[in-house]
Amino acid sequence: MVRLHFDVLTLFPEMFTGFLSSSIVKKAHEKGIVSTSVVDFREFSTDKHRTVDDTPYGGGSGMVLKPEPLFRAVEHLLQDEPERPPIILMTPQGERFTQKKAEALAEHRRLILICGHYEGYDERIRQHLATDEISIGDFVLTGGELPAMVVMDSVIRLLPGVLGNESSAKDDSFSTGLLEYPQYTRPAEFRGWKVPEVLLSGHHQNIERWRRQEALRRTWERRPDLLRTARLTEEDRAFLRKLEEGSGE
Ligand SMILES: C[S@@+](CC[C@H](N)C(=O)[O-])C[C@H]1O[C@@H](n2cnc3c(N)ncnc32)[C@H](O)[C@@H]1O
Repeated sequence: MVRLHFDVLTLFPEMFTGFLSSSIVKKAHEKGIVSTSVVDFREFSTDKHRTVDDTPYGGGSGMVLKPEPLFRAVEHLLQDEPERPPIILMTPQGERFTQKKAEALAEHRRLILICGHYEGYDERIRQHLATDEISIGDFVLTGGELPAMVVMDSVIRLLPGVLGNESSAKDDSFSTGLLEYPQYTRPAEFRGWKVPEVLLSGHHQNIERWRRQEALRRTWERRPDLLRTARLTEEDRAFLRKLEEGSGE
């Protein structure tokens, strides 16, 4: 049985073709873990010109997405669904998307993603149709398609069976509350730059300690804000104190 189904409501379904037919996302669909319906909500407009937007009441520039097509599209999708899944509006005004939110969304069986375009949405869509609003960052894009793909990609890779190695999502940046430790691969020396000795030692305990400390160091240097909420051991705290004192080299 499919573990998670996405319904993506968009006016530009072709934007999803490359995304859904490449790499890990494609494999997740092939394995039957994920399924996706990309729905052109223009199909649900109520007039013969298939209008989906209109000028804003009160004047001003740009076009606003009308409520009817989106309400009708969602109601059509949910006609046989006993429980209402999250109906997520992609908008720069939404809650900032994080790994934590991706983990929460990955618990659901179905997600509906609404991609806006033009100047924005009629406010009644926000108030009476959407259950969640997500922003992928403090910048404005032309449409919600890329944000929807960002959300889908980050959620899909968390589903059991999607990544070959179950542990590879576990160590990712943010999953542990810290940024990930530095990674190296062959060759052991490249243009005179050597891979840290400990990684070649085969000593698993030392490697684990080194990785933990480098993750702490990297987070301390780049995103100290994350340390406030990360799960830290006494040993971690002692290492961070050393960094503060300038002796964590
Ligand atoms: C040009 S934007 C509209 C911005 C709108 N006038 C505002 O200030 O909130 C068009 C659409 O792109 C999407 N979008 C743009 N930036 C986004 C972001 N940072 N996160 C999520 N969606 C975004 C939304 O679906 C939005 O409705």
